[in-house]
Amino acid sequence: MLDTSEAGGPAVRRRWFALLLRDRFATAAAVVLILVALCAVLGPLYAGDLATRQNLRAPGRPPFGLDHGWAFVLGSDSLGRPVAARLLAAAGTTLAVAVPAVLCSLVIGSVWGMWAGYHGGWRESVSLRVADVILSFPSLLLAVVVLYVFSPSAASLVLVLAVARIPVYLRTARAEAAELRSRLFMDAARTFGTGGWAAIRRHVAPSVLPTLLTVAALDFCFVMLAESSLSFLGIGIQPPDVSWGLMVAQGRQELQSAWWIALFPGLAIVVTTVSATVLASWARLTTDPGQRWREGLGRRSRGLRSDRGSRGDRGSRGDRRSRGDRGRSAAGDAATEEEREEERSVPGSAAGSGARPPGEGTEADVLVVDDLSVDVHAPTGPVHVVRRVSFAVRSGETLALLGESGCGKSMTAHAVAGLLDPVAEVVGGQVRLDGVDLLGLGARARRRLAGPGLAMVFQDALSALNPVHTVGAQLAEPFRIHEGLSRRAARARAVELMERVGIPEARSRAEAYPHQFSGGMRQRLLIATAVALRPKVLIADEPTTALDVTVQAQIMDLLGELRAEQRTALVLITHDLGLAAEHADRVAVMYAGTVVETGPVAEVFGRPHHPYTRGLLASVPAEQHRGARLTSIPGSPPEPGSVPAGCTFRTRCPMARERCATHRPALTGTGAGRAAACHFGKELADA
Ligand SMILES: Nc1ncnc2c1ncn2[C@@H]1O[C@H](COP(=O)(O)OP(=O)(O)OP(=O)(O)O)[C@@H](O)[C@H]1O
Repeated sequence: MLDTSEAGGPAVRRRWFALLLRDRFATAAAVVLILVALCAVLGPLYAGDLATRQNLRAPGRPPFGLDHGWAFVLGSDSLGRPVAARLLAAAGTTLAVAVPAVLCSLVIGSVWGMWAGYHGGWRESVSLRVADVILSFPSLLLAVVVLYVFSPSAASLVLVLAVARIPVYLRTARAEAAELRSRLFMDAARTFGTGGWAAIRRHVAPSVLPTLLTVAALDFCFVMLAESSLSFLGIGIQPPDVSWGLMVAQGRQELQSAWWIALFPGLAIVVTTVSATVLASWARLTTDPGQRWREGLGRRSRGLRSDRGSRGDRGSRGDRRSRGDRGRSAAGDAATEEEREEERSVPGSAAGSGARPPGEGTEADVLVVDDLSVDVHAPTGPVHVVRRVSFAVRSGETLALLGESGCGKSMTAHAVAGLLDPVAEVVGGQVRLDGVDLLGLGARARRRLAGPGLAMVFQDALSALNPVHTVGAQLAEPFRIHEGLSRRAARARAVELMERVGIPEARSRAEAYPHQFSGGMRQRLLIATAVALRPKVLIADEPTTALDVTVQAQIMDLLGELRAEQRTALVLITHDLGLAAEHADRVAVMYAGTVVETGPVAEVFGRPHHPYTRGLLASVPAEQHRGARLTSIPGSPPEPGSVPAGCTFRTRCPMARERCATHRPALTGTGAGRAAACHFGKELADA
């Protein structure tokens, strides 16, 4: 599939043509298919009634004799009709059945399958059952029944064959779309409001269609053979019309005495099918973004390649990975020292650029999470992974959600952003964005709010960017969806955005693919997509974990600058206390799915009111620990399914008493703007 950015225009067609000429097999296949198409159109005119004229005085004339004119060069059949003339006449009939049948089943099956796979749930189940029902009938038997009921004609043949093949495309498209549904770049697109058909068209179709094209090429052969069987049974193409399949079927009976009658139409079917398959494989390989980089297809890739040629071929590294692998591999894998150097010199990213606002805004809270609870539906029953979590954040403020791995930070963020897995469900609480309860909104209203309302930056930027689209096309998507800009105008905004987040040579690099960027650059691109619509709230889920310290600082500074510029409320999810200390205004410390302490970062870190926060701080290497042994919290957080009764932290707590085993402490105020969920919170506050 051509990327939308490059579709159309004589220049693109010329590039495709040049690429085709480079591949000998693909060129030969294209020539064969063009010849077949010409035969199909001109053959019947040229052959005239030669194809049907019987000559019973000269039946079964052998091939390769030129004494009786060109029409008999491939011999004649048992009724004396010239095989060459019949082949030409049959090309039109064969393609008139096979091409529409394959196209109809391809279009209907693919669209249906992508829709079912993308949405999942009942749509997927019902679609699969329908496909099962169609597949459970042997397709030829189904065709025989239908064609006996309706009068046999080319049109009814097309209809029957198309219906019989729809499930093949439906199942293939569904499987691929269902796999894509869970990919991070789909979540990323949902966060700025891409949903329904737009998501299918932009994100699912480009990945799924190359596979479907290959299936279609193979199906071409099946359809031609099915047509021949039906014609042989007398319910397909009706004499005096003739198709290649019908010629094979008729010649089969005389294979011993007159082999040429079946052989030449058989060869025509094989050569046409093989050519279609070769061309489909070529198209598939050529449209793979990694392959396109190597081949130099794309407006700017040639320029990019020459710019970067001296640095070693990063493009070929991308080629070695499959499309899926590129989507899943770790974000930081591509950064070379040179790229990092490039990032260090990015304008506006110097450490300590002073962009962080004081976080003491007078505005009301823009995001309020109130008593939010999330369950995961396990085979053994619901498991509470987030329990009654509450926090709020104001415009221009940064709130850090802290805690060990598995304590529910990401689950909370996904619930807030409406990106929970199907196995998880919000079972209580509210999420209010500017007073609007997000959880009560329908899918359409929620999509309208996504992007300008609440956006998200993910940890793994490579997975969160779609590997089959150029970054320019991806950055343009929010503008096209929410502001209805034309492709050109949206592209211009995308380039501006890339410049804003410090991507050098933004105009040319907008035509590159995600795998052609370093980890730090990809994270910048992801941030650019998230802030494109100036969201009121930005959730950054461990945005720097996979990056080295220098790039980490640049990314945090960039987030700080954008937050200050756009007055965005930032929810920073991290387990890095240093990062929170440096960049957050307030913190909410989570343990076993619930908030155990919250307050201004300096106060909480200076004098924690919960033993868990204390334990976390004591386990971080710091100046005051020099020469002393670092302490760590004994044990590990409980699994969500086996949280102890009473205080969830008591099994690891040095202060645990009897009461902790029986009473679960609520989050209660322990000072100005502070709260802790500990029976001894006040004690710790006053100590
Ligand atoms: N799709 C899922 N199915 C079942 N359980 C899940 C799923 N996703 C998360 N969990 C469970 O929910 C709990 C909270 O997970 P979550 O990812 O929110 O933790 P986290 O604090 O963000 O951890 P990390 O810092 O490692 O990302 C964990 O116990 C995890 O095993």
